[in-house]
Amino acid sequence: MTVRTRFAPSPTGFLHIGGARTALYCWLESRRRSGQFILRIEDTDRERSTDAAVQAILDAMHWLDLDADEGPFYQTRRLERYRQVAAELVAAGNAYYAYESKEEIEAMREAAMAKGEKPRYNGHYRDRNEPYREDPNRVIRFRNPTEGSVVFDDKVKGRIEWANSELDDLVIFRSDGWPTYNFAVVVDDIDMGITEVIRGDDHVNNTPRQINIYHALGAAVPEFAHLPMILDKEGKKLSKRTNSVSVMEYRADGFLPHAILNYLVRLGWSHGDQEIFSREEMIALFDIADVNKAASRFDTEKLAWLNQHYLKTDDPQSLAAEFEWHLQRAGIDTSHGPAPVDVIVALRDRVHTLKEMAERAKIWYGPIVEWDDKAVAKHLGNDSAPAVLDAAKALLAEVEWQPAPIHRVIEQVAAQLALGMGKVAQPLRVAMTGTQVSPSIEHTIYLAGRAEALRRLDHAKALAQG
Ligand SMILES: Nc1ncnc2c1ncn2[C@@H]1O[C@H](COP(=O)(O)OP(=O)(O)OP(=O)(O)O)[C@@H](O)[C@H]1O
Repeated sequence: MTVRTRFAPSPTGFLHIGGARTALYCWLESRRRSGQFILRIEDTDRERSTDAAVQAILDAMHWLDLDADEGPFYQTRRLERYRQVAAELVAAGNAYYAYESKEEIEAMREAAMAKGEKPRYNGHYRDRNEPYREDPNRVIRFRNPTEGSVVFDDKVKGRIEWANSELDDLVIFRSDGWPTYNFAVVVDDIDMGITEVIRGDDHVNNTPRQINIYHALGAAVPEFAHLPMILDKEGKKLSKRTNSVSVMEYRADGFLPHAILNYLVRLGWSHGDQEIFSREEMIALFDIADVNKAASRFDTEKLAWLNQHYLKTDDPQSLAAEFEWHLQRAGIDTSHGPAPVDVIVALRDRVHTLKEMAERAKIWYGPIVEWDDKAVAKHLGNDSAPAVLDAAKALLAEVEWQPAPIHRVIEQVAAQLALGMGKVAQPLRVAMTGTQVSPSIEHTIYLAGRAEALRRLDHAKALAQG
């Protein structure tokens, strides 16, 4: 049987790290087993769902490259189907119309609480076989079995058993004409042929109710895997409503999508003590059955470490498109100046994020706007600086414009003037950047381009004599 998993976010906000890990695990499980991955947007909460949130989720999934084989499907477009299945359940005696007002439901809740019991529906309409009628209070309730229990083997949590006596008759269609979460999910998972339901364990209490609906519909029950939650530093569940940031904010902060995926795969799963996983390795090695039972805490330091690892080791060309996105965001016009890939080569050992890289790249795409006065005084205001600038200019005017030959020019200048490398590199660095910190001097010069490098040397000479 082909394995089919689904990720089913509700578009009530952005995709956060917790949701993204669930999406990744669903995706990995389907990929490893040569199955299919389906994306479903659970947008029946009409008050909280927005088109902007749908778009934010799609953008994040696309950026993370968690490609779906089918979907996105939208629950709001399936209303007719839910109505039809609910009608079938009513016709078969597995669901019924109930007409209590809000006040009556509230009174039921209060009465139960007063007796120290769990608030639950008292079953008033369960056996009345009330026909359909126009009524603002009309709901459809599922006729949950009262005897026995629901048992399932969760792939992460192990065996779970719930007594049916604990479950009341849940509303499957609300008075506003929309299906409830637990009902729509089951109809969708059946219609979409989902074989593995992988979701956060915030849903585990829903599963026994859902299994009873599968049985009532005569459908095969899928496998379940409920993933422990990702918590924030204080130990609270990451949630888009309170304490999380969107995956796309990590993008804006300069993180790479595969660094995030690598971080997420390890947050709750391991393979020996391996930390670095390529996409292919993740697919080959991941198994939902090996996911930890305990919740995990989100830790940005480790994410930053992974990000830097990938910045340092990836083919720079493969990072260029993402880096250009950051250059644009930083307001940098790349129509003049170095090829972004060359900037990556020069800076990748020195930064943790692409955002930082874009900030530091500014000096090669426009004039130097800030001069570090102390650096100017120290490195351009000394006796040897004018000669260094002159000698460098003469040789740089002719040299093949590549970092290695430029490096040889600097050595030559040092030899000619009998100066140490520092005495040569520092004035050149200040000339090129206005500061005394920059990547290797040959890259710093190379990235300026010959014409601009020579212009900057002239300008520095004027400052040196100034
Ligand atoms: N902190 C979390 N850790 C792990 N998984 C999570 C976390 N939060 C949500 N999920 C899972 O991500 C999937 C999508 O979640 P969904 O879009 O319904 O919103 P949500 O993030 O749970 O909502 P909210 O943030 O409003 O609590 C679900 O399977 C859910 O269980």
